[in-house]
Amino acid sequence: MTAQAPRGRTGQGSNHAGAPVILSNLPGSFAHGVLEKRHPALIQQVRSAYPYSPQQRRALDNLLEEITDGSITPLDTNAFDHEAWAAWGSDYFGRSWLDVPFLWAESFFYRKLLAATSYFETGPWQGIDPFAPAKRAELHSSVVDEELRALDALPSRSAPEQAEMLLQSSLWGNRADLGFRIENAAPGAIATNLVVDDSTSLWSRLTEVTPGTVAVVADNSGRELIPDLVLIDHLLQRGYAAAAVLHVKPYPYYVSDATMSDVIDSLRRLVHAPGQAGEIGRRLWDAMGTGRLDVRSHPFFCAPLPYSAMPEDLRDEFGASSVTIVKGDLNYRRLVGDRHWDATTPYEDLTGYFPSPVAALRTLKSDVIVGLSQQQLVTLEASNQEWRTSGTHALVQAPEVTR
Ligand SMILES: O=P(O)(O)OC[C@@]1(O)O[C@H](CO)[C@@H](O)[C@@H]1O
Repeated sequence: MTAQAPRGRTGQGSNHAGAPVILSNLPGSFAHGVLEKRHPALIQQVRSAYPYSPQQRRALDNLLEEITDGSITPLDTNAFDHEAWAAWGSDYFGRSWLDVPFLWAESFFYRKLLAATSYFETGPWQGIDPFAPAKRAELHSSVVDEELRALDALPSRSAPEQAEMLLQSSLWGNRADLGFRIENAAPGAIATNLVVDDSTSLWSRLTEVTPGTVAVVADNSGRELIPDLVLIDHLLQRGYAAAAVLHVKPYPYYVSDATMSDVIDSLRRLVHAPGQAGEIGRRLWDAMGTGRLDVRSHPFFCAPLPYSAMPEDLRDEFGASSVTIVKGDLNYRRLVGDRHWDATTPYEDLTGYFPSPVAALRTLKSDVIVGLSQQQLVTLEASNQEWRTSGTHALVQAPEVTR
């Protein structure tokens, strides 16, 4: 297996010029906190998740030392993607983790964590997801039992109500992010704060043309992926989509990001559930068997680059879909560019390069935000809440449909 760096070493297309790239070297900033607190805590969590060998433990300790006191070192030259990372990181090796783009530093951290746990090495640990114990515990929790049972109420609702409920649950499912919960152990009250709600535009898109292929770029597994799958079932069942493609990560990433094996685990969870959940699970299982639901995982989904730098083959795939729904915070950062944008920059201005109409469903968990009105921004800034990063606020952004 080899990996090549997509064009553009730092991947910043022309649409992404103009605002400063987010770095992590500002004490007190969200990005600084992720590198200073979240990453070391994650290493400890992974270290205690498995009976790793002395060599793996040493590698994890070395990584901890590197991210706290050292400078960035490249991957081993025998790593399958060494060349791609050598190109993406050529300006960054030897520097402090805090001084390079936040998106790059986070992505490389997760890649190095996999290297330390021998994830790609031929041998007994190959393919063992370091985050699987946490993902499994969540998937088999009683909270998920309750969420699955709640689906039994669906048939008593009208079709438009069902559509709206399922969209909302896919959106708020994004709060269930295991990396985020490392620092926010007790997520506060369920929030209802939608800072932008373009769901009408999204539904218009989905109904305006003959049903095509809807692409969903997944984010977290478990409590986010299940509502995503339920939404996909609804789109297929109700004729909003003739087919669906679910894009997942090719390997474990950002703690709970969904991989193919997480899709299978979630589907099995649905299939074995009673009531509506079981029916939905069996329909999705069949849809995979007939190709109406296709799951794909392009290497670009783990690249430290914005979507404006996507390679040609992925561009063609998205270009073939009637609508692409992009889930979560990290995907949002990559969609609009991980920069200190003026929050009133129009969403369409930054996403016009995308090869299909693209909708973002995201709870706000990092500094990036665009598409707000000036008035809204003033109100939010005056609210004294950490509205950009605490996951209490959310958005549905989609390009306006002009007839
Ligand atoms: O993409 P997701 O799962 O919604 O969120 C990912 C996240 O927890 O990780 C990043 C910081 O590590 C932030 O962008 C965000 O808070």
